[in-house]
Amino acid sequence: MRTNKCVVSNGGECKRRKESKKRRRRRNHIGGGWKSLVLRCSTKRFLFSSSSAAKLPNNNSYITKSGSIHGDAPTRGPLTPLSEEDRRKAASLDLKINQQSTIWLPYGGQKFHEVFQWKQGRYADLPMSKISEMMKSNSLDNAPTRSLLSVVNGILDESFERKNGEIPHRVTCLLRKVVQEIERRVSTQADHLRTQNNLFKIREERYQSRIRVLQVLAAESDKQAKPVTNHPQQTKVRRKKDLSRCSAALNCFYAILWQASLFSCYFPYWKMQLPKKTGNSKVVEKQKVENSKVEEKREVENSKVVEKREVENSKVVEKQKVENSKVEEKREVENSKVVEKQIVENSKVEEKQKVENSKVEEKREVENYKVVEKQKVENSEVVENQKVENSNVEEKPKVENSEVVENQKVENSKVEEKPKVEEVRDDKRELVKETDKNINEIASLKQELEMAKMMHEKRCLEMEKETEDIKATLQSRLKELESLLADSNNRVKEIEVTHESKCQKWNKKVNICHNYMDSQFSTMRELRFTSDAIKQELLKTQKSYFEEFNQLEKKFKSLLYVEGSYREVLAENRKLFNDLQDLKGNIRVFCRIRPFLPGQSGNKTIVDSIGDNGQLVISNPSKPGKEGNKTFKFNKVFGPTATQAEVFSDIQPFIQSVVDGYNVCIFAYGQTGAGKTYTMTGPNDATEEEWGVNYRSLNNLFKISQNRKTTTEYEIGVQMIEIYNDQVRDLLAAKGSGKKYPFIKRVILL
Ligand SMILES: Nc1ncnc2c1ncn2[C@@H]1O[C@H](COP(=O)(O)OP(=O)(O)OP(=O)(O)O)[C@@H](O)[C@H]1O
Repeated sequence: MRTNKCVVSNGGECKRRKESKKRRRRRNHIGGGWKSLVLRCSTKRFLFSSSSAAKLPNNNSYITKSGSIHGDAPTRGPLTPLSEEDRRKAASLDLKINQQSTIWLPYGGQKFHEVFQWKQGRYADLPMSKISEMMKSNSLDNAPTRSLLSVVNGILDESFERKNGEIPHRVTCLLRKVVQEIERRVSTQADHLRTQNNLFKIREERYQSRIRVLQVLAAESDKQAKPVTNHPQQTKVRRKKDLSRCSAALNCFYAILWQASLFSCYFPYWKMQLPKKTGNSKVVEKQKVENSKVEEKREVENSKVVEKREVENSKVVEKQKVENSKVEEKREVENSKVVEKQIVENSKVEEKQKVENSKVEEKREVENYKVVEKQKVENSEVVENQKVENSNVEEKPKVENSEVVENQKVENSKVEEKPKVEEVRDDKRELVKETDKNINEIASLKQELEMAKMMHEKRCLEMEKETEDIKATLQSRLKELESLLADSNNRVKEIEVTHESKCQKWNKKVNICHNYMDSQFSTMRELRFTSDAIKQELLKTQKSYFEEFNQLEKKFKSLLYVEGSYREVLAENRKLFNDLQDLKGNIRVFCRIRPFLPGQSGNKTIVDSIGDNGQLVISNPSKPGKEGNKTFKFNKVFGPTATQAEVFSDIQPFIQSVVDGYNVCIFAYGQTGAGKTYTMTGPNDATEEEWGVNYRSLNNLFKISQNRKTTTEYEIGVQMIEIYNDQVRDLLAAKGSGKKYPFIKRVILL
């Protein structure tokens, strides 16, 4: 019988292809496909494994989902139960499926991505099981696109290579399925690309707006960073203001960075959105739709968050501006107040100083006046004293009386003037004290003034230093911000460039895909035409197959009837045969004459004649008379030239009787070297022709039991015993007990 199993390998391809072509022709034109399958079923060729194959009862053929029957054995993967649909399909084809027999589907637990792995050999030579497995929706969903494209290319290359362009139907189906899957994937990819493009544009616009805001903020901060006054409070306020602006700018920048991070996060997410390989295409599409919804939702949320942030940022900026303007106004008011206060204080100090100075001057004048007065008084006293003394000297005698009078007068005047001088002296002392006090106060005031001046100068220097530091930090901040702005600008440009290049690439890819799809569609159309033609042919073949099947059913029924009658005849025959054996006699004795052995050729034989009726005449010339000639009667006598087959031909009927239930014993008897072993077993290293009775009997037993296998089951055993010197021994027994009779019954089943 012909084996239909295709082994995919490089060697012997042409031969196989020719064979497959022949097979196809036979199947298509003669309707021999079913015949050959039937033959395969009968010869136990096993099934082609298929995605859904039902095992037929009493043979090992399988029905696929499409209804065709295959005869190759499943080679790998666990089997899964057949669905109700498959059973119905099989039933519609009038094929009986045994409900109790196990029905399985192959490849239940195989990894799907392995199905589309790179293969060697041709697609036309692929078994149906492999193709149907590839056509499974799960396998197609899970297969990488590259594998699908390689499958399509492989099939098309093969079809081009073939001169007549003939492609098997199953390969056409596979191609159609694979192309449909590719088409679906390309369309989903195109949709994704479109949505991604739109998202890119939206994000880019947002990003641009953020940059504009950042630039405006940076410009404002630049303006604010201009030289400040030396006033400590003003610098403090300005510093605060600058810092708040910087923080606002930074906040805004962080917001943009956050946006940028969202943008950068978007790429992996987008990558994740590429079609996933899940179990079911519907589930995949559903998931895609859900993913796109989630993405859109996220987009909306993101845009909302961004807008909210924008609003918040703008609010913060405005608030900051308002606060800054308020602070500025406040600061100006405070400055004016401080200036006024200082002016007032200065004027006060000046007035105070003027008052003090005038006081000091007055005091000094008073003191001077007092000193001058004192000197005058002293001088007048001295002059008067001198005058008095002179007058006294001149007018001493004269005016001794008058002296007394005058002395009295002077004394009186002195007494009168004394309290006045004392008063002046007291005033003088007070004035001196006051001047001293004033001088001390002036000195302390001067010192305080100098100290205040010193402090003021020191403070001014410190403030200048602080302002310079703040200026430096602000400038560094500004530079940082500028560098960040430049970086962000560069990044934006880079992103723009990459985005453009990606867009171009995707557009190219989309164009390529469209072109490829167009070419595939044209080939698909051709393939559809051919597949339609093949379908028509298949329908014709199916019709003829049904007709043939009906005829075969009729023939089969008639054969069943014939078989029944044949069995009856056979039983009768057997009965007659065994009756004949009985009539021939239950015990039969055959005589076999051994030929001379090598080296005995010179000896003379005593066999005189061998009769056809089993008569053997022996003549011994050494014995006289009747003693010299003796006649023996046997059932049959085999001469020295008789072969082993001839001897067994007379024993064979007993073997058939054994199978029919009769007990038979065959044994050889004779003197040593007579040829018992030769007859029963055969010589050492015997060929099939030299086999003895034992071998031939067993062989015959097996053949008969095999022929009757369908009706009767036989159990064949063997026991070997030896009778030697009146002792029966079991030749198959091991050394020790049980070897001699009565031994334990030992039968070896064959
Ligand atoms: N029909 C025959 N044709 C050719 N050679 C034979 C034939 N019969 C016996 N011989 C040969 O004769 C020799 C003796 O035969 P065999 O051993 O069978 O005798 P035997 O009766 O079994 O002897 P024993 O009783 O001693 O075992 C063997 O060499 C065997 O090959």
